[in-house]
Amino acid sequence: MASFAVMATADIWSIGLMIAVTLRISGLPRVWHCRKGNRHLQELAAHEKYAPSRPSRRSTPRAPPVFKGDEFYGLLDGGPEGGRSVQMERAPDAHAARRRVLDRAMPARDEAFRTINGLAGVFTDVIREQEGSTDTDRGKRVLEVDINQVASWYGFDLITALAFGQSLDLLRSDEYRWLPRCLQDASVFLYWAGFFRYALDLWRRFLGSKWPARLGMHTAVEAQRYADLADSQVYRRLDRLAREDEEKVTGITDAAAGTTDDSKDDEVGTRKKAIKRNDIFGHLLRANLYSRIDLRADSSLLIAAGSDAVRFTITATLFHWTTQSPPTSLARATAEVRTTSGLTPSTLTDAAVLGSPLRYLRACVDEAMRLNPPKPSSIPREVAPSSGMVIDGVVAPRAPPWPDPHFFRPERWLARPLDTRMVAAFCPFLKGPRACPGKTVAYLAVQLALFHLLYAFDVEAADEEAAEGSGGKVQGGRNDFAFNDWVIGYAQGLNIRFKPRM
Ligand code: HEM
Repeated sequence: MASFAVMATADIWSIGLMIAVTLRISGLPRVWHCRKGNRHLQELAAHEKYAPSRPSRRSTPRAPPVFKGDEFYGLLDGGPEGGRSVQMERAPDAHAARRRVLDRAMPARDEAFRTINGLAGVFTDVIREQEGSTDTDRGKRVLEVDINQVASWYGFDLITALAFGQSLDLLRSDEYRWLPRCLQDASVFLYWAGFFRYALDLWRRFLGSKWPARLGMHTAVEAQRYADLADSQVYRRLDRLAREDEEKVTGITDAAAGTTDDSKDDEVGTRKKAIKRNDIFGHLLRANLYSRIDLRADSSLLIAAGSDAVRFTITATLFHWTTQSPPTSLARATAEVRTTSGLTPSTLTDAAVLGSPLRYLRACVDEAMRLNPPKPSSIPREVAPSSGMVIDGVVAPRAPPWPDPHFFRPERWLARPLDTRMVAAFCPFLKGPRACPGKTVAYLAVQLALFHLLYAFDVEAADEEAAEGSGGKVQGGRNDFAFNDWVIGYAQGLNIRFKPRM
């Protein structure tokens, strides 16, 4: 009897061991967490569990078996025909060659400013038009808005205006309002399926077939739908190309400018003119350097890269402003926007937005991105021993190079001299040759949206739930912005109260 018990225990133990080894080798737990969108939290937990006491490489989570810049992204960018976007070019030379073309196609700073400033005005108008209640104390209108939603419309409008010269106009019309959710679902598919490294080709063929619909695999169906949208944008742009060459202007819908009749309103007329700019695909198509399927892959990349990270950063900044207690950062940013900068929506310029007049606003945006990187999916990593570690000849300290790392403190970015280690450790846009080419556009987009919002409205958290509910968690004075990671961060609705000032 005793020997039976020993044998049974040994069997259970060895089965457990086999399961553990299989899970470790297959990487299935990682895929599971990717599907759930909490892989970043698992890594943080592993970091907190192992790093302080065990300075060993063995104690670190296994590095993901995927080089993200390669075929991984093909599941989203490549489409069924297997196009290659710029970020899929693995060879440094091939990547650098495409980056040179893309960097030249990016809008000049002042052009980007004019387009985005027009859309930031529409963003504010759309919030102003929401149905609201009346504040019984002060008699002001109160508009309670899911900022995630409106900011995502803004994000898609601005990237499609810049990339194709014609915004999809989600702010004004509901025709394409399915797109943010579609991209989110497609990103879920990319993120978990992409970690089956050896099945990527198979997945791609699967996406090119009717099987996702037959099997009812919603995220894969949405990945197909997103690829179709990215294709259609390139074809629409091509259709307009010849006409535009004759007219020497790029097209723009009236609705994207905020009206169908610009004679009504001079300000809107100016906006409309401002949105008529040269666009990224106009440039890429004229350069005629790549195959259509590669251009379609770049279309998919640009729409995804340029929209949701902007939405996420606007939302994260508003979350920290409205949940900080007391809301000193919001008060200081509001004062800068309305008075100390000396700026108004009509005197704004690109230099002012990106320069010292709005330095506190910029510090808030950087602080929100430091705490909540919009593209958090980490590259392979190791946890440093307590003494730090040397990477490529540079000493990386184990402790974060700033005090109170978990707290929202925009002031840390204004201290002079600025701690160079802090600047070095801050890289929401990545660093090096694969760093984000849209960084300037991104800062313009986020800061302009926030400027217009603070100028037009008094802003506050909608209710306790904004802090404690799906939007995030407040713990001991420390505000955690809760989000899922599916390549880009996705937070669930965050309601903000806007009270129009005029
Ligand atoms: C707050 C906003 C943004 C953040 C935080 C951000 C961050 C990043 C990061 C971290 C990467 C590298 C991703 C990786 O290799 O896995 C990246 C790549 C990229 N981003 Fe952004 N981005 C933002 C906005 C934009 C905008 C507005 C555009 C377009 C106008 C854009 C275009 C791109 C492109 C094309 C790449 C691929 C570059 C390459 O592989 O060479 N991004 N971005």
